[in-house]
Amino acid sequence: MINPPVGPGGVCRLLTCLLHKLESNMDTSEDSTFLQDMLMGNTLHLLIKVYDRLQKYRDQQPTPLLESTEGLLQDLAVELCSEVASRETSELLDLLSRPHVQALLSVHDKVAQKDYDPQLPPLPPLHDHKEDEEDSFRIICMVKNQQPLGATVKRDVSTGAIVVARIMRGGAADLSGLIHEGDKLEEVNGVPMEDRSPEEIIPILVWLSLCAQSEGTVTFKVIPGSKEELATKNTKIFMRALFDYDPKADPAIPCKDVGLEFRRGDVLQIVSQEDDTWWQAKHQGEANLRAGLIPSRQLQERRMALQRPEALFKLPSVLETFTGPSGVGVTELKRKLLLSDPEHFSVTVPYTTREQKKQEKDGVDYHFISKHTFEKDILNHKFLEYGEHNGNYYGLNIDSVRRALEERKVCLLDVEPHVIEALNTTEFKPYVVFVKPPSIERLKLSRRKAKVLSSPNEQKSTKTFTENDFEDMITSAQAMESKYCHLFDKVTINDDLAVAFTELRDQLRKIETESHWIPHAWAHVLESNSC
Ligand SMILES: Nc1ncnc2c1ncn2[C@@H]1O[C@H](COP(=O)(O)OP(=O)(O)OP(=O)(O)O)[C@@H](O)[C@H]1O
Repeated sequence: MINPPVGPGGVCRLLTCLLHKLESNMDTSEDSTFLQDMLMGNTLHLLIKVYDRLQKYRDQQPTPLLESTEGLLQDLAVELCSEVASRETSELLDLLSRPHVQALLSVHDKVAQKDYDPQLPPLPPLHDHKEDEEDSFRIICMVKNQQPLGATVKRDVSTGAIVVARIMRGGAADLSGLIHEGDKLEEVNGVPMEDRSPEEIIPILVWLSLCAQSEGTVTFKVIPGSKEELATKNTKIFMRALFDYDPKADPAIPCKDVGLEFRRGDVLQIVSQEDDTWWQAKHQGEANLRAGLIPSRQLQERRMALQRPEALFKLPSVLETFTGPSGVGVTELKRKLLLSDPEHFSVTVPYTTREQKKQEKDGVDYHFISKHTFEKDILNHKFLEYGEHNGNYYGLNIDSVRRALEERKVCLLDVEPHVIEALNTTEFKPYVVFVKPPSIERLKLSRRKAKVLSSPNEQKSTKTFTENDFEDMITSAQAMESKYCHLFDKVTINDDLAVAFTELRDQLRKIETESHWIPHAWAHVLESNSC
């Protein structure tokens, strides 16, 4: 038996004491972790703090000067509006209308009126139903708490009834445990749902989700559905978004208010894949328990497939001659990184069949190999990239990537996007940075003095960038991004060189020191390597 500690902070101490006493009776460490998480959670402790504070004032019995601030606010607003408009009055009016101030005043009123418990309306009369039918329906009264209800409804085509189509995980309806998918909605706040025409369903849907955002209660009369209730699984599937999604701009989503907005690169926890078309997800690490609707993988793939002809139509020549935004500054950024820490970074040594010059060292400037060996390696798919210049081959051999990695340094590789696919394996686990040009105006400014090769065949002659070069660079970057963006871990805009370099260096440091998201398949290899 635990005697409840009294005085300020009593509940907190009671919880710690409880946890301590229960620990000895716990069978598994899982139980212990669960209790620990629950009792030591931030939300619970904040609530307890509020409770303690309220207890303190209850003991002191202070009398509120005002029980309701509503009237005071209205009088003040009228008075301020009648004043000659000044910066201060409009600022004060703006402050008073802000949601946080409104919420604070609402809490003041609740405390002043000691209005802590929700007032539930009386249950509706049951006169429409016969005795033996009484068990077949359920009256559910929910107190609204500024949260959307977290449910979508649809019209059953065969019966015409309005049924609950989907319950959002962690939403008000889900947490109540009282409303389930498949339940037939007979009435909402006394308004019968029966015999509604399809045109009337949409406003009901909107009303259902909106009404739960105001305060008060909402009463549902439901006939439990025959569909078996699926156990709410707290699945731990994480996915990184490869596209931006705005539910408000999606005409197909069943209810825009329950959609989850996300940006490319966000990590989402998928909490339900039960529906083929609409999954439920949350942003990773988000404290909010409520999930939102996102298009399922199948739906998104179907959408992408439908979009593809349009993309091909827009960029036909670019897709054929895909070479990358030449001149964007990849070599320059790579050079700066290497110089910043040569002990930490390394680059690969290219292979060639040309003659070795006097001052050159084999394995340092190039790997000099015979034409026969080079061609044999081409056939053995050893070259990630290769080309011919003045009758000699030059190329990036996969063995030179392996050698660079054996040095236990971070290998900086500059490749065409299609090569990333070949490198995207558990062996190499690349971190892919896409260097993107800024706007044409910024290019004109920042590259005023920059020099590029006049043509790939004239190694020595250089020229300044032309407007056409900038346009090609931007078009090419757009084509690369639309085709390969799913392979990029980071997109760096190379506007100011020093800024781009610092951003990149900091990001590379971060991925080496902090944990970050990697494809599922790589995780297995890392786990088995660390066993
Ligand atoms: N942010 C920048 N501001 C000004 N000049 C830049 C910037 N980034 C790169 N440059 C200059 O632009 C020129 C081209 O850069 P760089 O050779 O690095 O491009 P690249 O992407 O490697 O091109 P390629 O793939 O054709 O070799 C160089 O003269 C470089 O110094």
